Amino acid sequence: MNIYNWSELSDSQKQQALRRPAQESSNDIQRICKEIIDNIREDGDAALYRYSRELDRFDGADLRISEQKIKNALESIDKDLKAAIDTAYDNIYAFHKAQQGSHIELETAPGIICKTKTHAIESVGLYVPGGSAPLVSTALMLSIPAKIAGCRQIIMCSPPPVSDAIIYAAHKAGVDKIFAIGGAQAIAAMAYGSDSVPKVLKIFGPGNQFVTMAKKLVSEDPEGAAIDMPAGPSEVLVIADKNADCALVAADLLSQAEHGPDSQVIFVTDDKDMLDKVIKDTDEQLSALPRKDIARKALAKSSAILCKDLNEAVVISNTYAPEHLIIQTDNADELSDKCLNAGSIFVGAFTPESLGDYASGTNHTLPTYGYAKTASALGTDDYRRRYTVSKATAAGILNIATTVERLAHEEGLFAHKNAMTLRYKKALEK
Ligand SMILES: NC(=O)c1ccc[n+]([C@@H]2O[C@H](COP(=O)([O-])OP(=O)(O)OC[C@H]3O[C@@H](n4cnc5c(N)ncnc54)[C@H](O)[C@@H]3O)[C@@H](O)[C@H]2O)c1
Ligand SMILES: N[C@H](CO)Cc1c[nH]c[nH+]1
Ligand SMILES: [Zn+2]
Repeated sequence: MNIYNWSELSDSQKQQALRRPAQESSNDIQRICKEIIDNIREDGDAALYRYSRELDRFDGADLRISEQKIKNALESIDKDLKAAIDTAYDNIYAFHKAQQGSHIELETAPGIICKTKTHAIESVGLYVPGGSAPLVSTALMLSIPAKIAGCRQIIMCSPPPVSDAIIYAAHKAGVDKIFAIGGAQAIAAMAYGSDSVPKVLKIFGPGNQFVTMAKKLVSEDPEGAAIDMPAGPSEVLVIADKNADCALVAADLLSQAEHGPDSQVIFVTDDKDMLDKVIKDTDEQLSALPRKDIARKALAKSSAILCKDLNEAVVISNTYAPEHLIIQTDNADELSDKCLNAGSIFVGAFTPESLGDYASGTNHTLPTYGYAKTASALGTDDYRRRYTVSKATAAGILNIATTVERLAHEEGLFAHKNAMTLRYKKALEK
């Protein structure tokens, strides 16, 4: 990890200390993804099979997971794993079911009634990462709220081979079709459709830089698809004070560093001893990890920052806007109220990020790259569209006509004004 003393850094050094690794190569990634998307649009399934063989060593005959394969997966899934998926499912379901959109109906002025309503987005495409780890938990995180929201068609893509666990989770949550397709080609297929993959209206799910860039590109095209958010390589920022348990802090940092070489972890503390101990523990724990090579690459682009006090730690966190924030300080609850720009916050020594990654019930699909300043954690409402309904009575028109007429006059929009004046005359006759 790169070690910094915050008060000794210039503004540009501070920016550099918080810079994401993924930002370095975004031009190359964009060029590669654009080419993949263009080829899928042009050649459909033929290009899909080609990319799947080249990039993901796909060697099957059908990109769609067959009914028989689903049946086999349901029969052969390990019992303990099935029980763990079932428990995680229940908690995620409960938390997302409780997120019922709030509807209002309000008479803003006598005779003028305004309502909000929502409906489920008709067709959605879910991307479950699987390049270096098959994320069965992501299959749950994406499909459970889709089903609760009432989406009519739910399809899922994940790089081949799709594990029995992912198939079980997707089937349990009610996914209609599962495809063994990964990366930018999966996003392009769901955005534009092919002979095998149906086009969807909105694409959900995290992924590596290729997936995230492809989502961005298809969302910028009116013929493409909407997306949930830019949910790229995992990030965590941990704030710890002198009383934190350094082994827990190190474990939390490594839990996200192991996701991928482009993941990033930031450690912020106001205590020099704690900084040294956490660096030492991180090195020790790293050597025992099966994914140590991946985690080591992520740590090389990560930062450990000594700050003057916890208020400065909050400023650093709010500036970085991490996907995940873990707070291990004496006043963790109080501090968490001040940390606004984070996708998901884990408060206190007993709350590792792994809890939310898998089973507490909160969603682990979260904005990265600093988008946590404006974008939200995934929730059931993301699978719905909100719209409004208004109704006026004759009495309402008599009340409001002059307001609308005057404003339309101000804007020089006389057809607008006339639409109101005609109704006003009609209301007077009543
Ligand atoms: N932000 C979130 O909410 C969140 C949640 C879960 C996981 N994640 C992140 O998702 C990511 C998963 O990444 P992953 O790589 O394991 O799986 P992935 O499924 O996202 O990506 C794998 C795909 O990338 C494509 N690819 C790989 N190298 C390529 C190349 N050189 N050219 C073109 N395409 C290429 C391949 O088609 C492959 O199928 C991790 O970075 C993890 O941190 C984020
Ligand atoms: N930490 C990831 C979100 O960035 C989610 C995840 C899935 N499995 C383990 N972790
Ligand atoms: Zn994780």
